[in-house]
Amino acid sequence: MPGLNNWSPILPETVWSKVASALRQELGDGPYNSYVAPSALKVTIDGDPVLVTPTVYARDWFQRNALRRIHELWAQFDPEGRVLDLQSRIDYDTAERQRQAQKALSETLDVAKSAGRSEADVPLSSVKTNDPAIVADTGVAKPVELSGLEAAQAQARADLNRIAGLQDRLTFETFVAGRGNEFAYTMSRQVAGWGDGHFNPVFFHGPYGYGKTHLLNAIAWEAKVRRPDAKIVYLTAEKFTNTFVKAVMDRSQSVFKEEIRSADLLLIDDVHFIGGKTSSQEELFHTLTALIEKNRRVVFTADRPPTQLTEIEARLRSHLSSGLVCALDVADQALRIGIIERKLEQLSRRLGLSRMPHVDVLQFIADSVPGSIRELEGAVNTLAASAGARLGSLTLDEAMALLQPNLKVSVERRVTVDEIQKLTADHFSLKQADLLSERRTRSVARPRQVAMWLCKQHTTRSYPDIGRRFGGRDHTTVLHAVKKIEELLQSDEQIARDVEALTRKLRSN
Ligand SMILES: Nc1ncnc2c1ncn2[C@@H]1O[C@H](COP(=O)(O)OP(=O)(O)OP(=O)(O)O)[C@@H](O)[C@H]1O
Repeated sequence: MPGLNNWSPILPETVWSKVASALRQELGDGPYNSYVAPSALKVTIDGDPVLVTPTVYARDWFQRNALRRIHELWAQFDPEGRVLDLQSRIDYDTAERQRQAQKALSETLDVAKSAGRSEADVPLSSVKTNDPAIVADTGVAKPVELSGLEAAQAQARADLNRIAGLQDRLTFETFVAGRGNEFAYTMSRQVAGWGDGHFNPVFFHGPYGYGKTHLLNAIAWEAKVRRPDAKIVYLTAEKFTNTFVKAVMDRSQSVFKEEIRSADLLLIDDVHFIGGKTSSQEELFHTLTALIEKNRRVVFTADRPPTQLTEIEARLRSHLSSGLVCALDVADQALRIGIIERKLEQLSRRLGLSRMPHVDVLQFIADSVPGSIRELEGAVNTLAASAGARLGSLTLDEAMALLQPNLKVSVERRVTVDEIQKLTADHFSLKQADLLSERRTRSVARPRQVAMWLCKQHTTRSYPDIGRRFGGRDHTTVLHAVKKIEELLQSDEQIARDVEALTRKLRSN
């Protein structure tokens, strides 16, 4: 009989892989590829297993179609008797960040306690600056009543907000990470956690409206919660320049220098603004070298990488690039939908609604609102303001009608992939399931290619997205299909007639 020493727990991941392969058998490849494969098993910081779905829609699908069976299989394969939770990625990320923040704060409070201070003595903030608009200084201990994480966070936020003009809502909890900003997000968390200062300064760059200011604010909030006694300075490059120029005129440069150079963490937003301003650049250069020498953390944002900031003097440019340069890219479709989902969840909660708008509405906003996340947020706010309590039950047509006047491009009736598949299958006397199946005979493969081509023409879906909706196929298959049909349209009269007939039906629907 094995002794206790030989006992090793079965990992939740191992249990999940057994559950997943049983599900594949039971559900078949279509639902498995659409819902099970894109979901992931995660283990929370507290050790609890959670099945995380990429979207709220997928979570709802599990709840309706497979959750009971998953729980049965899980109980069968997990001798540890753990309970599997189900969450959408957004919910999971938010909850996990809160758990991590809570843990970090309790560690901070433990350190304070073991140093002989009570929770109520942990200093949160006090100001000693000549320009309170720019500096958050926590040098002098100011006892506050602290009744746990929320009180500490609220107090820290109130202090920083009053002093430094940070925005309350721009935190890690409200930031949605995904392709395009994942690395910037991870680095921001690392800076905010006062982790290894190997990369210093950190320089984030990217197009307007894709979350640079949001990340900088989030770093300030979290860094403050984790080290309440640290001096955090947050300012825009414009503020830096204006305050510096004013200090020169008032002959108070020494105060300005002292305030900025005594920061533990300096965050400067939109540093490109300093281009062409020689004396401010000189001052920033000396500030940066002084802080780096003392191993203080510095973070910048700009609309371009340092090498392209040609209006900034070469010496400063080179120092800006000397740590870590990290790009924020435009958001892909999945991230846009994630952000819309998060925003709608917040608004629905605020409006006291019990349900979210249908996934088609989310998809429509993501597809039809051009521009950055700022524009996307504007559209979601407009929709919520116009729909009010009806927000959760809006149909696609109602959402279109409400948003249409604000969209730059007029919104045509939206054709869906599902609709194209049904029409095409019908036209070729097939079933929709045939188009999603593995069958490769010409009589099925050609109509499938036609349907893929129609999707590319009449929807805004990407190649990978279309592939996923055709039984989880790869984007190269869709690419090939689109090329093939384009060739055949020139050479095969029958295909040309089929495509024309289908296009007419789609338009008249
Ligand atoms: N990943 C994200 N998750 C949630 N909200 C986001 C995300 N990215 C951007 N936003 C929101 O979009 C809006 C614009 O973002 P932000 O101001 O941070 O952009 P920026 O890159 O600093 O642009 P600019 O250079 O114009 O100031 C903000 O309201 C922000 O909260």
